[in-house]
Amino acid sequence: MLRVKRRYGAATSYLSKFTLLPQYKLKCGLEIHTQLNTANKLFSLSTNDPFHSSKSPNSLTSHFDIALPGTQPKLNYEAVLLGLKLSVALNCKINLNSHFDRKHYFYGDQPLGYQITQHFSPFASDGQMPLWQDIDDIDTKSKNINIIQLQIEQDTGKSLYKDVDKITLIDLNRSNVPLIEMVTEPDFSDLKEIRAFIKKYQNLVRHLDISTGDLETGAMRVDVNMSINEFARVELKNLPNTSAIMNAIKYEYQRQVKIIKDGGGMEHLSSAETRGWNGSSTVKLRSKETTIDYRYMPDPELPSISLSPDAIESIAKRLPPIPDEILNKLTHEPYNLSLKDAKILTISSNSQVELYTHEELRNYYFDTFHSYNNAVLKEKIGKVKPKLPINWIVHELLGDLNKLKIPLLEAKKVLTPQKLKDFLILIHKGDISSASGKLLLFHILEMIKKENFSSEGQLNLEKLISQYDLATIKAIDSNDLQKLCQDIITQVNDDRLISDIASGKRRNSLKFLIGQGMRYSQGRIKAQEFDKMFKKILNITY
Ligand SMILES: Nc1ncnc2c1ncn2[C@@H]1O[C@H](COP(=O)(O)OP(=O)(O)OP(=O)(O)O)[C@@H](O)[C@H]1O
Ligand SMILES: [Mg+2]
Ligand SMILES: [Mg+2]
Repeated sequence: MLRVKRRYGAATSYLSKFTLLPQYKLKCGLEIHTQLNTANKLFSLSTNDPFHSSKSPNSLTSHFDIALPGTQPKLNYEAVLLGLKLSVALNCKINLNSHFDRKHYFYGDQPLGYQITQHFSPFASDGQMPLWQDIDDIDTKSKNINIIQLQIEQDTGKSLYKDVDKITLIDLNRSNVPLIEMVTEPDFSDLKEIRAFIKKYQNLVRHLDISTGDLETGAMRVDVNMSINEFARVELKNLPNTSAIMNAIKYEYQRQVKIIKDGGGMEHLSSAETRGWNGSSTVKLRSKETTIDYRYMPDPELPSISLSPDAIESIAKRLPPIPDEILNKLTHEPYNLSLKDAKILTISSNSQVELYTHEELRNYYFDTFHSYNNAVLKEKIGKVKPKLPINWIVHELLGDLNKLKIPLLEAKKVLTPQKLKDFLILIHKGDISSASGKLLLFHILEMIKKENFSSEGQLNLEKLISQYDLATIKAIDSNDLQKLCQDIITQVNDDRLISDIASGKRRNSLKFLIGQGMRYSQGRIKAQEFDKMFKKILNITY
């Protein structure tokens, strides 16, 4: 165990110093397989739930999935619909007459003896995915990645190797689960572009709700094809997560550069090969000479997929705006969000978000923002503070929901955008301090969790503020404030510090005293009041 760890550590520290060398040009193309979240499998009526297998292997299988002789495939049109959504979002040309082909090979988890895929006439082709410097963090202003094609195909089953017993177990729950294989042109020349594309594609399939897009579970699988200076391409497979993908590319680049530098390019890099990743280096799986002849042939049992242009148009019309458009909207007038906050409302880093969808969160933000803006203008209470809604939603509310495990839609029944607007107006006017606001918001959510509040009408902000004595003290008695400040000075118990503050030697430490005041009054007395009072007591003239 220790040895494996050490080797891995050495490899990763070596990789972290990675740079691309200008005389060794990287060229890279991606093939990404994505499992579609249809209710049923691609060519049978079995339930499509490939992660069910941990509970009971081979329980989600029909006669066709296990390839009983005489069974025939029947296309599930839901997979076609999801494929269409993705193709339209990627700006592809959609093939009005695509069909299925058989790709023959023998493997235990492929009981038909062939995979049904689209080889000769794929579903969609010629798409694009633009990457932008500001949104996607690439080094050039923009970069367009061309998509060669999208094809619909079946997934295989899963093999479980039991070394000790020298047996292989087969689970066919995944067999015949619908996949989309998306193939890009070899347009990538930089690692940042590859990382950005994978993230963006993953987010797109989640956004369109066609797949969980998770790499860790295998719902999305990325194969990387790469070559240097026009030598043959090497295909990297079995890369389980983003760091494996990036590390495998770095390792493979350095391996190929060394071969070329040593003059071995013609000998070792003249024919394509497929390599895997063992956690610290790429390892050869097979070379082109040993590539199987797949004997592709059109599947005689499946009719072609015939689509009418109207169907495509109506899907295009119903497609939600793509994430780039949403980010653009959020970072411009009137919202003017930072890209970071806009991404929080748009992009899921993980599909396991159970408490809210990004669309729900965004709509909640939009409604609150407009409601707050209108109220400020209508009540004529100064200038709108445009960051107030986002700060409270993203930095406070989301944290509280996570802590208390309350779904946004539950919280929203009580804390409607209008109620949150009322709350923001109290903060806006200084009726409650931000510290009190935090306590109040958490308390409200706790009550929602305990089901003490179940509708908007039961939540009375004013009542809670007076019940818990949270209101900002606007007209504080000057004697009380003076006494509080004196007490703070006594408690600090550092004559030197106090005289340095008074003389101006340590001006910044005045803030420390004010901070103590804010703490004692829990933010209910404003900082300016303390500032004035300490200056008066200590005869400060600066
Ligand atoms: N010279 C090259 N350098 C790097 N990548 C390349 C080069 N030429 C082609 N590619 C990439 O290789 C990939 C080829 O994928 P494609 O699905 O067409 O074929 P395949 O890998 O032979 O088939 P399979 O689907 O069985 O793996 C594409 O992503 C393409 O961009
Ligand atoms: Mg391919
Ligand atoms: Mg390939």
